[in-house]
Amino acid sequence: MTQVAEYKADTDLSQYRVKGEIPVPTLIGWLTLAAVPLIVFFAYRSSLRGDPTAPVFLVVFAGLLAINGVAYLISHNSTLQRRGFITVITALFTYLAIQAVEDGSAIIWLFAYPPVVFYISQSRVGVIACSGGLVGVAMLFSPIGDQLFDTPYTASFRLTMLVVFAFEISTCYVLDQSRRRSKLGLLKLAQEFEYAAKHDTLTGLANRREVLAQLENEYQRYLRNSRTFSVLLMDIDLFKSVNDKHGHHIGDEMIKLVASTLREQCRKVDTLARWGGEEYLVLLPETNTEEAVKTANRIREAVSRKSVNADGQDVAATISVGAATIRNAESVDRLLQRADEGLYRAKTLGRNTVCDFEGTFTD
Ligand SMILES: Nc1nc2c(ncn2[C@@H]2O[C@H](COP(=O)(O)OP(=O)(O)OP(=O)(O)O)[C@@H](O)[C@H]2O)c(=O)[nH]1
Repeated sequence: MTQVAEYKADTDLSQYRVKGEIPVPTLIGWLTLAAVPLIVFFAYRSSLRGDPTAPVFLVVFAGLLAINGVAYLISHNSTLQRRGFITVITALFTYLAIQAVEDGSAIIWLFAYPPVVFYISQSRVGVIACSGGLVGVAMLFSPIGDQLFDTPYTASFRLTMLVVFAFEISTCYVLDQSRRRSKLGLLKLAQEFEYAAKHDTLTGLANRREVLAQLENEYQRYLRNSRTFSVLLMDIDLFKSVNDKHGHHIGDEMIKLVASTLREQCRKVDTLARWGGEEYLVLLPETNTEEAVKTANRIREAVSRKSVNADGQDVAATISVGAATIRNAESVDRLLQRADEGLYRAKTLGRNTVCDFEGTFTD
């Protein structure tokens, strides 16, 4: 029976892709490719100015980013790639701010931090990293920062930088939340479409297309490993008269009743499907004829013990079942044909019966 994955608001959405979205590892790859030569360029500029330490630090940062990129290409570990990238750029931006690289103008690169961090990590990580960045900049601009570091930032620059940085972080947070909510909505919609494409609306059982796909999978396994499987084709007896006497609403209730009985009586590995109007197909993997007939009779008996209430009157339900087990090199079509012949036989033998196309198996 198909399980539907649940997307929750706090799920790490980066593991699910929506068409058109840039995958996080790809984005980090491109950012790394752009950042490495840029950092080397600024290292070169610093060396021209005779700065003794900045070129070394910048080349080390470029090297770490490159190593992180190569490590991902080898390991394909995207979590490690993301964490490595965030760690290196956080250290790099901290260095640019406190060392006032490029006469202090390099601190402007901090504005690249919030959109990147919010995009590539979970919302919570984005909030923590960006708030940390804001507090860090505030500390740097405070009298404590002035005691620790020799920076050229003017008072008005400090004020503007702090306000604009806080504004940018808030904007990135709001846009990121909106992006995550839309993505969640799209994923849920895709999930609903997928469910609707594979299930019958009235009963929630698999539909004909889905069970045919499962049958094909099971058939391929049979061809590869000789894993026997069986099918049960079932039909509610004299269903037309239920509709005629009690109305379609009661007929629908009976269709649902048989579906819920199938759920009660079958294993999780079985595929339960609504094959047509009041017909069902059950696919039983790794099941021989004897076990299939046993299951069919168990279902048949369980259904016969149930009834639908129509204006105070109990309307009993019975089903007829045709059973067939895959054999030799027969096709899926032939298997279904044999199950159908069994069902026809069960109907002609008086209904509420299990048959294959050769014999009757009522207990
Ligand atoms: N209520 C309801 N009726 C349906 C649905 N799908 C098909 N039917 C009805 O199911 C009936 C099937 O009747 P028949 O094929 O003649 O078979 P039967 O009366 O069950 O007779 P036997 O199969 O010979 O026992 C038809 O009257 C269809 O209109 C449905 O979704 N809901």
